[in-house]
Amino acid sequence: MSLPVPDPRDRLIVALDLPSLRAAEDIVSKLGDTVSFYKIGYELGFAGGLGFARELIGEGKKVFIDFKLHDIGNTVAKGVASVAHMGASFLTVHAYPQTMRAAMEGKGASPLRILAVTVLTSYDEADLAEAGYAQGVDATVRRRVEQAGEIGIDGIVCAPTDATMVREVLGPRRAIVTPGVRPAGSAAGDQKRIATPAVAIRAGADHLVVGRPIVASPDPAAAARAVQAEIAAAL
Ligand SMILES: O=c1ccn([C@@H]2O[C@H](COP(=O)(O)O)[C@@H](O)[C@H]2O)c(=O)[nH]1
Repeated sequence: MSLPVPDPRDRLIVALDLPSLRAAEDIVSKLGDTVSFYKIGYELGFAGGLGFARELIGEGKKVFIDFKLHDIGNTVAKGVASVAHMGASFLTVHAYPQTMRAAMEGKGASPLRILAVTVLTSYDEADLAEAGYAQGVDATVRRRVEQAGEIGIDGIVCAPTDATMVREVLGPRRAIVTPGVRPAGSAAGDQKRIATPAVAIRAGADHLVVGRPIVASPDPAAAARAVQAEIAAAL
């Protein structure tokens, strides 16, 4: 059985990495019906963004809570249960076996999908070595995806440059979500393992997370439509 094909508009997830509710409301209003799926991470989340997430869900938008949970199992399971009650669609945890098991237990029968973050897209080989990992990026991602698959995780967050390998290891039934997406000509910023929207989709990504190239654009709706058009052409 394969993963249900996402609605084309749901393939683009806009990262609301913004400092205030006012800034987030402004971008969401500029994006209007163009964007159906938003990601809320540390910056907005710690500036009142969880209430805003509930509002977005109430207005029919999908919400991805990107807090990359990692703690003792009991704390992870109870935190995940709270996010499940909010009605969020996706939640990230780090891809450590104990954490992934606790998250899958905590979501219970809710439709919340737990995504395991493999190796952050801002990390290259040197960053991983500096953090004390003996294996390189490819081997670490592969091992984490194998373990996530054994645990029955709902999906994986990985770099678009890892997506082909992740799809091979994970099979067709679980979601692949890729940040580190950069339309041609846009600044990489702190991202190190990046690809264009077309490359990410052709590599097997189901959803692309795009933040700064859209929210820092002078015309966020036009930037979002351009990414959506590139996704549609690559499918
Ligand atoms: O490996 C990861 C996991 C999460 N992210 C998040 O995605 C967005 C990317 O934003 P850009 O502005 O498009 O770079 C951001 O919220 C990260 O926290 C990631 O980049 N890499």
